[in-house]
Amino acid sequence: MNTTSLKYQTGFGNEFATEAVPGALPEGRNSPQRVAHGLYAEQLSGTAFTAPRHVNRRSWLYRIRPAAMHPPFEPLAHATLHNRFDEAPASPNQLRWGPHPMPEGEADFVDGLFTMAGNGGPAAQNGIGIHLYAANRDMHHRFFYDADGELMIVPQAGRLRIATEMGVLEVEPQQIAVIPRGVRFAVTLPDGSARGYVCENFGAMLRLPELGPIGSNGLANARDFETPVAAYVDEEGAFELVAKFQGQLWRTALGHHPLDVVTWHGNYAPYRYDLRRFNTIGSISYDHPDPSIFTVLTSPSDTPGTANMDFAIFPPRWLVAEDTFRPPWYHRNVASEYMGLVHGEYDAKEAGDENDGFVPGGSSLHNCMSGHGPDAASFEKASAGDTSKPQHIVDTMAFMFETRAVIHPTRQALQSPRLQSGYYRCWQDLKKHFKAP
Ligand SMILES: O=C(O)Cc1cc(O)ccc1O
Ligand SMILES: [Fe+2]
Repeated sequence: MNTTSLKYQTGFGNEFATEAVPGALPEGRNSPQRVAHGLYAEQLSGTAFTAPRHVNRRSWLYRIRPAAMHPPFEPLAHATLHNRFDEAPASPNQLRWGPHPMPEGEADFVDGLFTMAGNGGPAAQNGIGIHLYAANRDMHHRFFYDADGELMIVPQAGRLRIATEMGVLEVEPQQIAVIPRGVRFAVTLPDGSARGYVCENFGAMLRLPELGPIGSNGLANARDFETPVAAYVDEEGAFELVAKFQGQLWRTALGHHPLDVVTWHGNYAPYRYDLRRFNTIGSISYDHPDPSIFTVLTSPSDTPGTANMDFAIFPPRWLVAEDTFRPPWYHRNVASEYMGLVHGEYDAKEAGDENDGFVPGGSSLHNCMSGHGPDAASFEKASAGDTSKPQHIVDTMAFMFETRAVIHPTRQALQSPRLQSGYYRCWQDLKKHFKAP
């Protein structure tokens, strides 16, 4: 597999077609009696066969051996990755954590997953799992797939090279990768170590939000999404395949390399997106719009307009609204908000330090109806600023996983030494400004 210069196809949910061997892709049919070069045809569906056409996703893979060829899976223990979101009562408290540490021993991408919070689950096919990863070892002869949900990977430090059945993609901090449910992959670390966030989406596949009156362009533009071209490995040897299935890990051994897809076509495939390409839209008159204006991707629920999960970002941008309190307003939200910081500082919170601040690699959780907003220092600064002048917010990339259901922190997240027990204090110095007339 030549991965020195990776090639991508552009577009979101396109009918892609790609061949690592020219002429290998069947023409005019999916399942000819004999596929060229002795390949096996295999369909991988990501939506129900009968899902409406505009949301129907599936791909056809032409591979050296079908995915069915493996001995039985056996349970594989994992100390910190799970989908048990009922371990501890979810509290109405505002929660914040310092950055996740790099592993103490050796850990690859799968070993280094640590579940922070979540809701719903794979059985119900709704909700999300929120995990952190920290890795310092390549996945060597080891592959992973998640039958429970698609994986949105948000790197915070270090690049990831993700070799998948459908080709190889590379992401760095400020980019994201999405690996569809079921797609097998291995992660290697070009920088030797890496850390970041993972949203495991049990619900409907992520899609671009509707644009409504914004029109036909803006926010994340479809052409900026990149899907790898076909790449395969034809190798026999000892390989391990790890599956995540109904919240548990399972392992099996393979005598062949599982990334053996020579050519594929279809609209169910991994992709990456550079968050710096986001076309940020905001107020050019007054007031701070709802953060839905920052939605990159959304997983809809069965209720129109009420997402299972929205992925929103807070990228560099100009603030120009006049006579306006420009940072996020104080609010209580029916939805629940898990935030992370990829880079820089977030404009509603003083940076502080890892014990008492919102810093890159850290997380915060403001659940349904829990009051939050700018800390006291940010409030005083923004209330005093000159709003006749534009303000350039630079060097920042925060994000939010916003869900309709309450986000339950796991026991290990609540017991973590990174939990900042004094977080609530950031609002305690808000002064009483009211003067009775
Ligand atoms: O809580 C937060 O910082 C996220 C957020 C940002 C914003 O601009 C408006 C609402 C909101 O929840
Ligand atoms: Fe919020």
